Amino acid sequence: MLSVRGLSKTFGPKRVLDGVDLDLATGESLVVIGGSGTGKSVLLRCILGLETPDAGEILWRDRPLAEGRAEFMDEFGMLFQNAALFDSLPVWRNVAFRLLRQMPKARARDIAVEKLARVGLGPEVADLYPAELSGGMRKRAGLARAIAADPRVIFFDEPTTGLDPIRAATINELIRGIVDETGATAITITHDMSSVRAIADRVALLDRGRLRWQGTVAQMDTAQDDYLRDFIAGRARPMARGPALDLAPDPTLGRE
Ligand SMILES: Nc1ncnc2c1ncn2[C@@H]1O[C@H](COP(=O)(O)OP(=O)(O)OP(=O)(O)O)[C@@H](O)[C@H]1O
Repeated sequence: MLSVRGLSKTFGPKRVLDGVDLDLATGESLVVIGGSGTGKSVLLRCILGLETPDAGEILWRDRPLAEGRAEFMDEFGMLFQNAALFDSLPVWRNVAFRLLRQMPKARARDIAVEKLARVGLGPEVADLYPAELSGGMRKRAGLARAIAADPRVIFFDEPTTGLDPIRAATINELIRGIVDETGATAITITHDMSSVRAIADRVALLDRGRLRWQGTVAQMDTAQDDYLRDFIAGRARPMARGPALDLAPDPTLGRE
């Protein structure tokens, strides 16, 4: 359904994506993992058309995505990192944002309330403003917005960032439930291994702009790849260079 072929992207002297190939079947849930700065967001932005790749192509239903972008945009939903709700709009208008262009207000509101219920938020939340919600509720509202127009492909950008482990588990379960129920194709980018285990049919590890490893969660647990094993276990990599107290280590350090 969605294929990425030889995708490369450079910013100045920095090659961020270096020939990435990915294939997603209809209804499949792919989780892309990788350390900070390995190109996960740039990959997502290229698929969404927010960055122009230097080389390679993205195919949507076997056609170049660039040719069918309008159709693609009608069929995609996205949960943004930090939910990205409009502060000046009540929750229901955030959820119904796209629907309001397609149908009467009362119908759009009904669908928004229905989608809020699907993510565990009662009708009383519909008229609140985002500032009145907790972080977990904002995430849920963002999820309701992502599924409001019944998308066929959904992107989840760091869905559990900023949530405690219990709320993160709830969001992961909601995502998996929604993907199963709707049969939507899903791409999630995350560092959170609990999301990987809850959401993924298949896992892809990006490393320095390349797809280093991909497989199922079961294959991931027995894979021999050193970097993948350290990533799963949350083990520090030896620092090959750089300051001893670098709190944001260069992801390229310490790898063969
Ligand atoms: N518009 C841009 N201009 C210049 N450099 C950029 C731009 N966007 C991304 N980069 C660089 O590309 C690299 C990859 O960034 P990206 O945001 O994709 O990383 P990531 O894997 O999503 O990291 P994180 O997990 O921390 O969000 C980084 O070094 C970043 O500084």
